[in-house]
Amino acid sequence: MSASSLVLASGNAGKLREFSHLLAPLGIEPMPQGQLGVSDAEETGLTFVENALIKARHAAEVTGLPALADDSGIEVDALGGEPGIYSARFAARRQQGSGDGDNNAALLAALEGVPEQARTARYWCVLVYLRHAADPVPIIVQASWEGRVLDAPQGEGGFGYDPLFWLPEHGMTAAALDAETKNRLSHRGRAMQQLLEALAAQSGQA
Ligand SMILES: O=P(O)(O)OP(=O)(O)OP(=O)(O)OC[C@H]1O[C@@H](n2cnc3c(O)ncnc32)[C@H](O)[C@@H]1O
Ligand SMILES: [Mg+2]
Repeated sequence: MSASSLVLASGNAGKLREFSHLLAPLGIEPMPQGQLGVSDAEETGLTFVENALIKARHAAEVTGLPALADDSGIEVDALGGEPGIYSARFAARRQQGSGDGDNNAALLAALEGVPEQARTARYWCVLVYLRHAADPVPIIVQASWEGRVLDAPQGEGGFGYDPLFWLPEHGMTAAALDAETKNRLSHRGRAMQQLLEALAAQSGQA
């Protein structure tokens, strides 16, 4: 991954903030796709992997640059794994609005009456790195982060479902963690660690 030329295939401001912190120590300043005129790709896949590949390939195609994409979401056991790959579209698919606030409200409504012990959930993050749009050997890594869905939002940090994502061993939500701690523990932070190791191993082979 070179310091100057990497397009980040995401339009999510929360993800972009986390990626810029995760990559800063390496001297990499990824360019958000929006700044390069790349529109959001249509996420037609049925898995995080497929959607991350679609997003990375689209950004690489439009810009001609290496691309990094993240497809992520929350899997809630009491909902049979939903919203999963549809996490960003959870409220919209139920005609309950759009955006983080509406998604959180829709998740709370879907879990109404479900007791604390049964509200187990995990975040998933799949990262795809493509050297170019036709790269036949994408680097694909994934990580998860276990928690529980709280019954009311708590905390001001993070983004998305973080105000509802309770971490029993920390006694707070992901939105109450400081940014550095979230990056160290999170699905995204640990997937990024794996990606960097894979890239280092690859450059050792070259
Ligand atoms: O596709 P891009 O442009 O990257 O942006 P997006 O927000 O649509 O991203 P996804 O399609 O990957 O959907 C991810 C969903 O899961 C949520 N999510 C993912 N990681 C999260 C995290 O670390 N904290 C809170 N919510 C998260 C996020 O809010 C979205 O609703
Ligand atoms: Mg998306």
